[in-house]
Amino acid sequence: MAASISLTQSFRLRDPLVAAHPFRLASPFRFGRSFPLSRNLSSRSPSASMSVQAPKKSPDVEFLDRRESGILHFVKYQGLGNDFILVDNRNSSEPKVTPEQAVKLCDRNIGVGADGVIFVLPGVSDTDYTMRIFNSDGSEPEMCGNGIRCLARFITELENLHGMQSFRIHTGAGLIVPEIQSDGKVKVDMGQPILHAPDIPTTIPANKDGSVIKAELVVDGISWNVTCVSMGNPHCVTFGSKKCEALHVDDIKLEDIGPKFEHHEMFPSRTNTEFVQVISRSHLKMRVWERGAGATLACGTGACAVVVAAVLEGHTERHCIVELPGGPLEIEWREEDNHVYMTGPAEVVFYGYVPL
Ligand SMILES: N[C@H](CCC[C@H](N)C(=O)O)C(=O)O
Repeated sequence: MAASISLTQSFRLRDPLVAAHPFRLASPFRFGRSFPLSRNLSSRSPSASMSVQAPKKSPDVEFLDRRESGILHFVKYQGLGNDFILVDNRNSSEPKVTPEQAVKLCDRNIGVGADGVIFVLPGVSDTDYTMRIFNSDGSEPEMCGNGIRCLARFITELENLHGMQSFRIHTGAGLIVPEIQSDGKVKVDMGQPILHAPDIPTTIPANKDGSVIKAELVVDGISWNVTCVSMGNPHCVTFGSKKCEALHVDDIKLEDIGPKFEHHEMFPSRTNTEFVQVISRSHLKMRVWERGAGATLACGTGACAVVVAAVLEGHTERHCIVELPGGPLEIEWREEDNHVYMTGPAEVVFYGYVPL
């Protein structure tokens, strides 16, 4: 005879426990509560009796107040698929989230899911704001190109600003100035590239002027040609190996080769690595394995480093379109001021709150 249990108690759909912890699975069964059970049991084994107790009543605190303490409000943004959790941290110079919490928040199964967490903090000296970022592995990089475009758009929301705006942002890479364009894209003065090997940093043997341009780097037994550039954060750019001078980036197995570059002994602070294919003298195609984040759909500082490396190796002019899996970035390494300019989108994905 089939065992059947029917419960006579209807359940609240919105359980405060679930609302405060949206990642906790909603279960219709509130164990710990006693219910009259009408059951028509014939079981092939002694029937299991289900005893449920009433849930502990939470203290008489306003539901919203209970929710607010320990809850992080955020806005999810993305720039060409490089996605970030943005946090309004204007009221404190200490990030609201620890690196360990950032790892959980960035997890795409048990968290919000992102390549990093970005904070808008108060400015210092003559800057409007400060940007700090934790990668999805919890490490803190100096700078993030796609991230600062998202940060600029986030600031316009926070401050209810409209139309063209520019901000002076203090970052680990120094002063960075993003400018909201009339079409909504963001143009960023990314500052000057750093080519001096010890400042990248890399221990790859350098040229007389201290730069590392089309130098040999052996990774996993293969001899690669690499050019190293810092945009505040380290980048190792390769257009090919001794065996294959011209890469077809769609053939690169990033998960295999990426970590071997990232953790190579010649990069004391690890490195971001860009694999580049030259399409024309103004069009590059790129794949990236990011330090502390792995394969991403786009890397803004990486695209800047790639154009600098391409000019230094003689592949392109100074103004290029860099094609990434997430879409194109416009990059110019301007001769007049030696600054690199990056232009691209930044979009809101959703608004949310999450228990910390
Ligand atoms: N993972 C990078 C930081 C983020 C860079 C990238 N997302 C960008 O858009 O520049 C690093 O550790 O240097």
